[in-house]
Parts: sequence; C-alpha cells; structure tokens
Amino acid sequence: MKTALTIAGSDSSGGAGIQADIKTMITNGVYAMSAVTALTAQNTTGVTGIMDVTGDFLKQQLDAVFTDIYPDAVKIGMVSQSELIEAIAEKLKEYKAKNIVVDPVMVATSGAKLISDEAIDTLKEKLLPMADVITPNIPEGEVLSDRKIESPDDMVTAAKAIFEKYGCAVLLKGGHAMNDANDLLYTEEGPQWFYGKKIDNPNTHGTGCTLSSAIASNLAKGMSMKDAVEKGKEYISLALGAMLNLGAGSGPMNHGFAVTTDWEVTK
Ligand SMILES: Nc1ncnc2c1ncn2[C@@H]1O[C@H](COP(=O)(O)OP(=O)(O)OP(=O)(O)O)[C@@H](O)[C@H]1O
Ligand SMILES: Cc1ncc(COP(=O)(O)O)c(N)n1
Repeated sequence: MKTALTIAGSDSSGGAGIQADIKTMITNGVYAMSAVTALTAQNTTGVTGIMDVTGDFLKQQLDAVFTDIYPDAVKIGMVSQSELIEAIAEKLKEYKAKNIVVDPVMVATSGAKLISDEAIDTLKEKLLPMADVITPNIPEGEVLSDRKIESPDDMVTAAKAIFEKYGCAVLLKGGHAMNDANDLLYTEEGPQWFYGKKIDNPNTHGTGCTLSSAIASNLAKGMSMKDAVEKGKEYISLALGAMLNLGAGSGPMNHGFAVTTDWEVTK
C-alpha cells in the first residue's frame, strides 16, 4: 500500500485540516499519517482558538514518521509560525521527501487568519522552492505573485509568475472567486486548464485541504501531475456533490462518499 503524510493543523470540527486530509487519503486508497502543527478550536462558523506545537515537537513527529513508515507523498497545510516552517524544511531535506504538495493556507473560509505575516515570508523563502506543486486559491495567489487576479487571463499571468519565482508547478484554484470551478495548472509545459462545473453547495469548508490531499494521494500512487490533478478534481466534485449539510456555517463535505458500510466479517 502506498503511503502519504499530512503536516497540518487539526480542525476539531473535522471538515478541514488533518481530519479532512486523512479522510481524503483513506478514500483515495493510500495509508495516511500525520504530523500536527497546531490544534484549532474550530467549527463550521469559525475558529475560536489556535495552539501551535513547538518546533522541536514537530521535528520529533517527523523523525518518528520518516524513520519508520516512509511516505510516498507529503502534503503540507496550515503552518502558522516561521519556526515550524523551518522545522519542516529541515526535516524534508534531511529525509529527501518526495512528491511534496504545499497548500499555502492563509485564511480560513470562515475568515480566520491562519498564518502570521512573518511566516508568509519564511514559507516563500524555505518551503515553496522545495515543493513539487503548490495549490494557492485566488487570494493566496495574489499574495504569492504580488498582483491582482480578476480574470482567467490574470490567473495565467499570476501562475506563470509564481512558477518562475519558486520553480515548482502551480495549481491556481478558481473555485471560490471566479464563476466556474476552473483551476489552472502551470508547469514547465505551460498553462493547462482543468474545467469543473460549479456545484451549488455553500458547504465548502475544507475544499483546499481536500484537493491538495487528493493530489498528494494520487502522486503517491505514481500518477503524473496532470493525472493527479484531474483525478483530485473529480474526487472533490463528488465529495461536494454528495451534498452533506452539517453545522450552522459553511459545512464540511462528505469525504467518504465512496466508502461502503456494506461489508461483513467472513467466518
Ligand atoms: N462550488 C464548487 N463547485 C465545484 N468545485 C468547487 C467549488 N468550490 C470550490 N471548488 C473546487 O474545490 C477546489 C478547492 O478550491 P478553493 O478555491 O475552494 O480552495 P480554497 O479556497 O483553498 O479552499 P479552502 O480555503 O476552503 O480550504 C478547487 O478544485 C475548486 O475548483
Ligand atoms: C486546521 C485548518 N487547516 C486549514 C483550514 C482551511 O480550510 P478552510 O478555508 O476550508 O476553512 C482550516 N480551516 N483549518
């Protein structure tokens, strides 16, 4: 069985962060592991508290994982402090991690800021150059490219700028901001659009976490970047389309739409 590691924050409501990542990885057929960067007290209406782990403890978790069950892919999500980003960069280099997917999480759907300004600089300097692919949404793409993104043409210009600056593939997600759920992948082969039908579902908590984990799972299984993105997008469309409706705010998706309860113990 292929294996994947998520390095991210815990979402107590289970729709985003580590919990979304693990549900996604299981449903996509890989063995899921985690290194927790922070605990959040969070539900579908907002984040009420964040408690970061220490850099040393994050390193301990990464040592424990990499020295025992080596991950075939690594997904990185919420990391709010520079010290933690530095710890991740150091350990990924030490263990020669492969298939690194960075979701540069900055602001939650509910509006809470999930990264310090100083950490954004460290992310740019230390982590993005190590990534195989980064998956910014439109506001994150604006921060990383230093330009406004207001049209599909702007998305191409921004993704190219990010690709050239950090030397990694860029999946710029149109999901929240543009009319359709069209995402742009920029690689050394240039731009490629992945078209998606916008699903009329307000429950989009954790869509970014979920897509990046699906891509990491697909890379772990040996897919090309294009196939990993295409299949990842299919997965998120089905999870959103399952129309789960939980909580008072922007609710979670049904990550386990393909999981069956129709099993029995054979005697
Ligand atoms: N309503 C929708 N219908 C179909 N696909 C969607 C919808 N909303 C988002 N997506 C898709 O979900 C994926 C995640 O994109 P999105 O822009 O929502 O990321 P994000 O803002 O980082 O997510 P979040 O911050 O909520 O975790 C993309 O493939 C996007 O196209
Ligand atoms: C621990 C954690 N990580 C990431 C997100 C972003 O996801 P979203 O923007 O969908 O709330 C989150 N809310 N919580």
